[in-house]
Formats: sequence, structure tokens, C-alpha cells
Amino acid sequence: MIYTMTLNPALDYVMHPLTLDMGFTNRSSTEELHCGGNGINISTLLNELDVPSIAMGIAAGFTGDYLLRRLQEKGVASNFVLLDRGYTRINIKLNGIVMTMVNGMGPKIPEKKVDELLGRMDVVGAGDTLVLTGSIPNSLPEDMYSQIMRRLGGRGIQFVVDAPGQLLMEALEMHPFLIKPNNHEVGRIYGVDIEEPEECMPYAHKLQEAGARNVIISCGGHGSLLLDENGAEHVVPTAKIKLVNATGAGDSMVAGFLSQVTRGVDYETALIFASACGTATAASKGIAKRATIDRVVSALYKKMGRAIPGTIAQDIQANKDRAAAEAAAAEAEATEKS
Ligand SMILES: O=P(O)(O)OC[C@@]1(O)O[C@H](CO)[C@@H](O)[C@@H]1O
Repeated sequence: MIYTMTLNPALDYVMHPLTLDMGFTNRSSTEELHCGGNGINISTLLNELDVPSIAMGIAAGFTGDYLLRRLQEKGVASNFVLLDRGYTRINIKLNGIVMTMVNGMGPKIPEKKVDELLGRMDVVGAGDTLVLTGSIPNSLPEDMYSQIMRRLGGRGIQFVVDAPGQLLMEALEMHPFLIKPNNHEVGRIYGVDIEEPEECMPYAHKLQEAGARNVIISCGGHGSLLLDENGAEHVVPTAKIKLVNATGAGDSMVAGFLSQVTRGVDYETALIFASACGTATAASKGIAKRATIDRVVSALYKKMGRAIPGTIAQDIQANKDRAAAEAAAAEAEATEKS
């Protein structure tokens, strides 16, 4: 089973202001509200791919209630500790000419609730994957992820860590199965300005030397790289799309990668699929749907001049057949009612 941990989930309120003038009232042309927080995004995409996962974390107040209800409606299994006070944050994503984000701080987490969460995590065991991702509320210690990994260490759990700066570096000594920073995050860690996957490769080696088994570094429109645990380097371009909203694109990469490696697919194919999932979300309102992912997968293989591998081609065909059957059933039902 894949477990995702979101200690500081959010509702992502995406607004589309036509202008953004500081000190004035700006008006949005359209708005959307999505369940957010990195682990939740990962579980949402896994659910879209029919890969079972359980989203864990801490939620609070009316926003937390809404978040959990929406997850349930989508069929995303969850196991959240509820706080008695405060509310799950609402992160503002201003999707104007330049994307601007204002993320909330999140509620204060009392120690007894952390203990409750740690207790619930005892279900995670041998063969499971635990994804620790996103920022953590201020009231929790900086080394929270490595604390969790130490507590659960030695049980044969595969850890995935996608977190900023110190949180990530602290976790490396526990040899996570996968880390996925982006080029900006890596640049901040090592004090460099890097854009292209090839420029990032030496830093992937440093992160691997520091403890990570597999290192993916995403570089937005420039592509992405994987330095795998066998020392092989893989670089993949990005399919061309019209950017809609990049929120959750990195999380979608993690979900896409896990969806493939957990079924035994080779690392290069898993990276290509991961890249397509990230791009598909960047081309979508919210986390990508399967049909968009399949379109981007096909476009990416075409761009790379390669044939789509058998397992992935079969999935795409099965999804097409399922969508066609669902459309036919819906049409038949509509005809019957009229
Ligand atoms: O404030 P954090 O935890 O660093 O990031 C939270 C967040 O920006 O990341 C997700 C996208 O990756 C969004 O759904 C969410 O709002």
C-alpha cells in the first residue's frame, strides 16, 4: 500500500485576476477550489490511475471537514487526525500573467495530536511506501520527517521525501527510496542557479551521496532527470502544452513514478510516465485526469521519437475502451429517460 502524509493540507483557491495591482482591489475572472497539499495531490492522482493509496495527515475546522468530504466523494481513501481548534489553511493561487501564490501557515498542532498521528502510522509496514511531502506547520519540529522515518525505520518501508531545504536534507540520512526536488530547490540548497537537467545532474549525484537512493529533479519546461539507485542517469524532455496551472505538477510526477515502479516497470519508463503526469496536471484545472495523462504520454513518446512500451500502450487502450463504454452507457440511459 502507498501511504501519503500531508501534515499541512490546504484548500487551494485558484483565482484568475486579469490585473494584479498591489494596494488596489483586483478582481478575478474565474475561481476554482481544489483539495490541496502535496500528499493529497499525490493520492488524488494515484486514485485517477486506479492505484490504491491512503492519504494521512492532520485536518481541522470547516475547511478540514470540506476537504475530507471532497476526498471521500472522489474515492480517495483517507485517515486524518482531526484537531479541536483552528482550521485547515486556504492557499491562494493567483493565476494571472505571472503565477503568484500565498500559502497559509496552518493550524497549531498540539503534541497529543502528533502522538495520535504517529500511533495511527503504526499500520505502515513491510513492503509499504510512505510519502512524506510538503511543508509542516510551524508548531512541529524541523526534523519531523526524519523523526517519523526513524520511528518506522527497520520495518522494510520505502520512504519518499519531497520537501523543501532542511526538511529534505535532514531526511537523507535515512536513505529514502526517492526524493524529488525541483531545480530551484536544489539551487537553493547548493547556492547555484541551475535550469537544465544536465546542469542539475552533478547535484543529483551529491544528493545520492548524501543518502537518497533515487533522485528525480524536475526542471519545469526544460525536462527532468533521474539518477537511479543503480547509478544510471536518465534525462527526459517535457511535452509541449498550454500551461493552465502548475500547482500540483511536481506531486503528479511523484505519483506517476510510484504508479509505475510499484508494478515493476523499469526506471526510465517510470520517469517518462512521471514527466507526462506532471505536464498533464500543468495543462489541467486541478490534478490531471487520466485522459489528459494518456494524451500527454503519447505526445511525449512522439517528441522523443520512441514507441510507447507495451504495458503503457495497453493501459491507454484499456482507458479508451472504458471511456467509450461509459459514454455509450450514458447515452443509452439518456435515450431511455427521454
Ligand atoms: O506550503 P507547502 O506545504 O509547501 O505547499 C502547499 C502547496 O502549495 O503545494 C501543493 C502543490 O504542490 C498545493 O496543493 C499546496 O497549496
